[in-house]
Amino acid sequence: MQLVIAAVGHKMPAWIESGFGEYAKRMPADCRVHLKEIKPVERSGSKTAETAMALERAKIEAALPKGARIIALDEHGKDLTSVQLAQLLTQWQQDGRDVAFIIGGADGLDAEFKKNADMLIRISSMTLPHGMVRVLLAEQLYRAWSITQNHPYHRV
Ligand SMILES: C[S@@+](CC[C@H](N)C(=O)[O-])C[C@H]1O[C@@H](n2cnc3c(N)ncnc32)[C@H](O)[C@@H]1O
Repeated sequence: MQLVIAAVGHKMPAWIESGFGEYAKRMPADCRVHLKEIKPVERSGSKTAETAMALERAKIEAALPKGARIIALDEHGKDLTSVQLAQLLTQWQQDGRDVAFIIGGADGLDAEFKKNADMLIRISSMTLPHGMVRVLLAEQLYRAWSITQNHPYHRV
Protein backbone atom coordinates (compact mmCIF):
# COMPACT_ATOMS: atom_id res chain seq x y z
CA MET A 1 0.00 0.00 0.00
CA GLN A 2 1.18 3.48 -0.88
CA LEU A 3 0.01 6.60 0.95
CA VAL A 4 -0.20 9.61 -1.33
CA ILE A 5 -0.98 13.17 -0.32
CA ALA A 6 -2.06 15.17 -3.36
CA ALA A 7 -2.09 18.82 -2.38
CA VAL A 8 -3.03 21.78 -4.54
CA GLY A 9 -0.31 24.35 -3.85
CA HIS A 10 3.36 24.61 -4.52
CA LYS A 11 6.34 26.72 -3.48
CA MET A 12 5.36 26.33 0.15
CA PRO A 13 7.26 28.32 2.77
CA ALA A 14 10.31 26.55 4.24
CA TRP A 15 8.60 25.98 7.58
CA ILE A 16 5.78 24.02 5.89
CA GLU A 17 8.27 21.92 3.90
CA SER A 18 10.37 21.17 6.95
CA GLY A 19 7.31 20.42 9.13
CA PHE A 20 5.95 18.03 6.52
CA GLY A 21 9.38 16.46 5.97
CA GLU A 22 9.86 15.91 9.70
CA TYR A 23 6.85 13.55 9.91
CA ALA A 24 7.07 12.06 6.42
CA LYS A 25 10.65 10.88 7.07
CA ARG A 26 9.55 9.02 10.21
CA MET A 27 7.20 6.73 8.29
CA PRO A 28 8.55 3.23 7.64
CA ALA A 29 9.34 2.03 4.12
CA ASP A 30 6.15 -0.07 3.88
CA CYS A 31 3.97 2.93 4.77
CA ARG A 32 5.79 5.81 3.10
CA VAL A 33 3.92 9.08 2.48
CA HIS A 34 4.41 10.43 -1.05
CA LEU A 35 3.61 14.09 -1.58
CA LYS A 36 2.32 15.16 -4.99
CA GLU A 37 2.02 18.91 -5.31
CA ILE A 38 -0.52 20.16 -7.81
CA LYS A 39 0.22 23.57 -9.27
CA PRO A 40 -2.85 25.77 -8.67
CA VAL A 41 -4.72 26.89 -11.77
CA GLU A 42 -4.28 30.62 -12.26
CA ARG A 43 -7.31 32.70 -11.34
CA SER A 44 -7.89 35.30 -14.01
CA GLY A 45 -10.73 37.70 -14.84
CA SER A 46 -13.10 35.38 -16.69
CA LYS A 47 -12.29 32.18 -14.80
CA THR A 48 -14.66 31.46 -11.93
CA ALA A 49 -13.51 29.62 -8.81
CA GLU A 50 -15.70 26.67 -9.95
CA THR A 51 -13.92 26.48 -13.30
CA ALA A 52 -10.52 26.69 -11.62
CA MET A 53 -11.45 23.92 -9.15
CA ALA A 54 -12.72 21.70 -11.98
CA LEU A 55 -9.39 22.17 -13.81
CA GLU A 56 -7.51 21.41 -10.58
CA ARG A 57 -9.62 18.31 -10.13
CA ALA A 58 -8.44 16.99 -13.52
CA LYS A 59 -4.82 17.62 -12.50
CA ILE A 60 -5.37 15.87 -9.16
CA GLU A 61 -6.96 12.83 -10.82
CA ALA A 62 -4.09 12.58 -13.29
CA ALA A 63 -1.57 12.53 -10.40
CA LEU A 64 -3.22 9.71 -8.43
CA PRO A 65 -2.32 6.03 -8.55
CA LYS A 66 -4.96 4.03 -10.46
CA GLY A 67 -7.67 2.57 -8.25
CA ALA A 68 -6.58 4.47 -5.14
CA ARG A 69 -9.02 4.99 -2.28
CA ILE A 70 -9.82 8.71 -2.22
CA ILE A 71 -9.90 10.50 1.13
CA ALA A 72 -10.74 14.18 0.64
CA LEU A 73 -9.75 16.68 3.33
CA ASP A 74 -12.52 19.13 4.02
CA GLU A 75 -13.53 21.19 7.02
CA HIS A 76 -17.05 19.71 6.73
CA GLY A 77 -15.78 16.14 6.68
CA LYS A 78 -16.03 13.41 9.30
CA ASP A 79 -14.22 13.85 12.60
CA LEU A 80 -11.84 11.01 13.34
CA THR A 81 -9.90 10.35 16.49
CA SER A 82 -6.25 9.37 16.08
CA VAL A 83 -7.16 5.85 17.23
CA GLN A 84 -9.88 5.64 14.55
CA LEU A 85 -7.36 6.76 11.94
CA ALA A 86 -4.99 4.05 13.20
CA GLN A 87 -7.78 1.46 12.81
CA LEU A 88 -8.42 2.64 9.26
CA LEU A 89 -4.69 2.50 8.51
CA THR A 90 -4.64 -1.15 9.63
CA GLN A 91 -7.66 -1.97 7.41
CA TRP A 92 -6.09 -0.18 4.46
CA GLN A 93 -2.80 -2.04 4.93
CA GLN A 94 -4.73 -5.32 4.93
CA ASP A 95 -6.62 -4.64 1.70
CA GLY A 96 -3.48 -3.32 0.01
CA ARG A 97 -5.21 -0.64 -2.09
CA ASP A 98 -3.30 2.65 -2.33
CA VAL A 99 -4.77 5.53 -0.32
CA ALA A 100 -4.78 9.10 -1.60
CA PHE A 101 -5.46 12.07 0.68
CA ILE A 102 -6.50 15.15 -1.23
CA ILE A 103 -6.02 18.72 -0.02
CA GLY A 104 -7.60 21.54 -2.02
CA GLY A 105 -6.26 24.96 -2.88
CA ALA A 106 -7.39 28.46 -1.94
CA ASP A 107 -11.01 27.86 -3.04
CA GLY A 108 -11.21 24.27 -1.83
CA LEU A 109 -12.03 21.11 -3.79
CA ASP A 110 -14.44 20.63 -6.67
CA ALA A 111 -17.92 19.72 -5.33
CA GLU A 112 -18.35 16.69 -7.61
CA PHE A 113 -14.91 15.40 -6.63
CA LYS A 114 -15.88 15.56 -2.94
CA LYS A 115 -19.20 13.82 -3.68
CA ASN A 116 -17.41 10.93 -5.37
CA ALA A 117 -14.65 10.56 -2.74
CA ASP A 118 -14.61 7.38 -0.64
CA MET A 119 -14.46 9.47 2.51
CA LEU A 120 -14.40 13.13 3.53
CA ILE A 121 -12.46 13.86 6.71
CA ARG A 122 -11.58 16.96 8.63
CA ILE A 123 -8.73 17.88 10.91
CA SER A 124 -10.66 20.63 12.66
CA SER A 125 -14.01 22.36 12.27
CA MET A 126 -12.07 25.56 11.59
CA THR A 127 -10.77 26.47 8.15
CA LEU A 128 -7.04 25.87 7.99
CA PRO A 129 -4.48 27.10 5.47
CA HIS A 130 -3.83 24.32 2.96
CA GLY A 131 -0.08 24.18 3.69
CA MET A 132 -0.75 23.62 7.36
CA VAL A 133 -3.21 20.82 6.55
CA ARG A 134 -0.49 18.73 4.89
CA VAL A 135 1.76 19.11 7.97
CA LEU A 136 -1.04 18.18 10.39
CA LEU A 137 -2.10 15.26 8.21
CA ALA A 138 1.48 13.93 8.01
CA GLU A 139 1.75 14.16 11.81
CA GLN A 140 -1.57 12.31 12.25
CA LEU A 141 -0.50 9.58 9.83
CA TYR A 142 2.72 9.14 11.78
CA ARG A 143 0.74 9.10 15.04
CA ALA A 144 -1.69 6.54 13.56
CA TRP A 145 1.21 4.33 12.48
CA SER A 146 2.76 4.71 15.99
CA ILE A 147 -0.53 3.55 17.53
CA THR A 148 -0.59 0.44 15.32
CA GLN A 149 2.96 -0.35 16.55
CA ASN A 150 2.44 0.53 20.24
CA HIS A 151 5.24 3.02 19.73
CA PRO A 152 5.66 5.43 22.69
CA TYR A 153 5.17 8.50 20.43
CA HIS A 154 1.44 8.26 21.15
CA ARG A 155 0.41 8.43 24.79
CA VAL A 156 -3.17 8.06 25.89
C1 LIG B 1 -8.04 27.28 2.47
S1 LIG B 1 -8.87 25.76 2.43
C2 LIG B 1 -10.21 26.06 1.34
C3 LIG B 1 -11.37 26.64 2.02
C4 LIG B 1 -12.58 26.63 1.13
N1 LIG B 1 -13.42 27.73 1.49
C5 LIG B 1 -13.38 25.33 1.23
O1 LIG B 1 -14.61 25.44 1.27
O2 LIG B 1 -12.83 24.23 1.23
C6 LIG B 1 -7.84 24.75 1.41
C7 LIG B 1 -7.96 23.27 1.64
O3 LIG B 1 -7.43 22.95 2.91
C8 LIG B 1 -8.09 21.82 3.42
N2 LIG B 1 -8.66 22.18 4.72
C9 LIG B 1 -8.83 23.41 5.25
N3 LIG B 1 -9.33 23.34 6.49
C10 LIG B 1 -9.46 22.03 6.77
C11 LIG B 1 -9.90 21.31 7.91
N4 LIG B 1 -10.31 21.92 8.99
N5 LIG B 1 -9.90 19.96 7.85
C12 LIG B 1 -9.48 19.33 6.73
N6 LIG B 1 -9.04 19.96 5.63
C13 LIG B 1 -9.03 21.29 5.65
C14 LIG B 1 -9.16 21.39 2.42
O4 LIG B 1 -8.68 20.35 1.62
C15 LIG B 1 -9.35 22.66 1.61
O5 LIG B 1 -9.77 22.35 0.31
